Amino acid sequence: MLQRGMGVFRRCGAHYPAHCLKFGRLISDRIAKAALALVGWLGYSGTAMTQTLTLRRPDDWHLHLRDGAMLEAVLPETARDFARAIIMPNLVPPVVTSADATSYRERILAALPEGMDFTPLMTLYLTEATDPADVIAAHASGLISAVKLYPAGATTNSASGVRDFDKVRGVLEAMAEAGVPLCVHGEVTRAEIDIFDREAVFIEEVLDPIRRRTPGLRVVMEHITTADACAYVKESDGSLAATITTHHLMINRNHLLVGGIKPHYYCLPVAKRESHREALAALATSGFRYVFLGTDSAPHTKDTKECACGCAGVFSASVTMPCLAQVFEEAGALDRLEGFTSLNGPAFYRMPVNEDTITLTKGAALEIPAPLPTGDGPVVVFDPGRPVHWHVQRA
Ligand SMILES: NC(=O)N[C@@H](CC(=O)O)C(=O)O
Ligand SMILES: [Zn+2]
Ligand SMILES: [Zn+2]
Repeated sequence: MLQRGMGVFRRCGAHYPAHCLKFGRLISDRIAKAALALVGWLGYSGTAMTQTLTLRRPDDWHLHLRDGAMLEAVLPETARDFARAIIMPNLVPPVVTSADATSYRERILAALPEGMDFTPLMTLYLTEATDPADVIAAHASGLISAVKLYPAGATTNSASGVRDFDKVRGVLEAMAEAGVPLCVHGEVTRAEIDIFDREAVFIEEVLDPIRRRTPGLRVVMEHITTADACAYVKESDGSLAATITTHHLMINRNHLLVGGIKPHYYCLPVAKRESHREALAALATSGFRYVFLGTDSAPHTKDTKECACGCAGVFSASVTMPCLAQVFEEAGALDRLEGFTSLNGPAFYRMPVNEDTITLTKGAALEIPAPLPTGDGPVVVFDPGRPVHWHVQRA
């Protein structure tokens, strides 16, 4: 077992190949160590070469679990790999008060299959009528971990969101003082703003002014999709972070639109051009500590995606860890995957890291699971459309 950074890289066999050890003795200690670290990536199991990667168990800092039959079906897909997740409050009706969050949390825990270990981190949906005292008390008691800001009309189930940002000023000031993180769906909704520009315009017109006006407010820019957002978060003084989804690291708008429209790649914010995807991948794999995984895994039934006015949302929970290992491997940054999935998020949310681990194994191409059956209808699982060679090792 070799340690590298906080990650643990394991090989399968009991011994390193003899020629590598001999080589190691011939050169300086430091080079020998580096050589062995490299060998650690490649273990031998019989004649078949396998590569394994053990990480602290990851968390998902942006997840939609829905409710009822859908919740029951999708929850195990996340709980299998992830220890905790920030649970989005955009139910119909939304999770607005601490009483709503308490009962939603109970429904999630009741839906968790026995033997699965998973902690839902609850959020409140910010409205123009949100009571600051309720938010602060809910955070102080540990019931909620963040408050979610949806500009009204920006995305799925956002009709109760904020229209007039001045009306939430008092809540944001109270949150800044108490250190309650604000998760933001960062898109303007004005009809004249092109959908591909909505995130960049939001940063300039809404987010930056709010942050300047509310010093100390801790903000997570959710599911960023542009080089503009990458550049903005890179300036973080510690009060700003960003999440990136699995799918935005793997697809661009050509994947969505060229050769026929692919409804299962449609989400909001919509995927942008390739140069933006490259900026996201560069940031995610860079080791930058204010960026972490938020899958935005958002289940919609197949029929509500494959229709004349399809819903926005990509369901990626079942395949996220293999997909991310593929992306990080291609970037030569497997040693930074753990920071992105398991360390940076807890650091920003001021929570302990998970003590248990998961192991990923490299092998044959991953078979994308068949649509997940739910009581509401099947949900299609994200398929990046290219081979993913990683698998989560199941006990
Ligand atoms: N991302 C999406 O396209 N959809 C999300 C809402 C959201 O996170 O914006 C959903 O709830 O379906
Ligand atoms: Zn969103
Ligand atoms: Zn979302």
